[in-house]
Amino acid sequence: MSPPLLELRDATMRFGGVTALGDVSLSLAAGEILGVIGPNGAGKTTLFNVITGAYRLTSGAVLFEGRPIQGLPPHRIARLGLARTFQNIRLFPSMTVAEHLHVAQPSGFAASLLPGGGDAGRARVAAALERFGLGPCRDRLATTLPYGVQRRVEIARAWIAQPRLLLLDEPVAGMNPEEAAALAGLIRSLRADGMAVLLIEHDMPFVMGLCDRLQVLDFGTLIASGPPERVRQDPRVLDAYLGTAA
Ligand SMILES: Nc1ncnc2c1ncn2[C@@H]1O[C@H](COP(=O)(O)OP(=O)(O)OP(=O)(O)O)[C@@H](O)[C@H]1O
Repeated sequence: MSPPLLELRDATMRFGGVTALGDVSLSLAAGEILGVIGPNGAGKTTLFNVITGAYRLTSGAVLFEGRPIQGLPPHRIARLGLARTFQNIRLFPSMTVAEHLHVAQPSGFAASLLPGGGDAGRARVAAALERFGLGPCRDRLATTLPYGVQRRVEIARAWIAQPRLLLLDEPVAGMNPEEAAALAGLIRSLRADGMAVLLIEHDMPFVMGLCDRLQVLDFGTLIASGPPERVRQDPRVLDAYLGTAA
């Protein structure tokens, strides 16, 4: 049997006296949408940072397709087939939407922007613009666009690297309900292509409607996991949220 696409085994991340993640174990299969939820400070972003190599685990293991990746630098992990977006949008003020997509391709800037080269790259940029509804703003400076569109640019930029696992940190933050519904449809289409998605999100209707499974973190510990309908009724989850919702 093939190993899970992503697996964490007893992953622990400490910052001085703070245990941001304590013995977290989880796995994700190819083509699955897994949501990570939890109150502020629960360890969600830390989880992304240990998976992508921004942080080095204090103990435990992260495996991608069965291969340990903890300790590898972020660019090597990315090359294995992981791409992410960030909670705070990170776009370049001097670059257009299309330029963000050109430079994010595995083959790099030169392949698709230089005259006479990179037809395949240019086709992929065109496909990304079409798929993510960015065609009309392809030549606009990305940071001048509405917030919800900037989020889509970020996701398209991650997608164009053709990852097998896409990590999305609060993808619908700042989006209105229509934009969020459209993004949910897009993410489902990525799953249909076989791409796995791991997402952090505070928007409960979005998460509940989209994810195949949820993992709930509270104070760095997994307190529940399973299908959304089951997790939403779990007394520990209700406690964690009601305790911080005031
Ligand atoms: N680089 C760091 N140095 C020290 N402490 C950190 C660092 N990164 C995270 N922490 C701590 O780890 C804990 C988990 O933080 P994290 O940002 O992962 O939570 P989160 O669930 O993503 O929160 P939010 O929903 O507010 O984004 C917090 O107590 C935070 O202060």
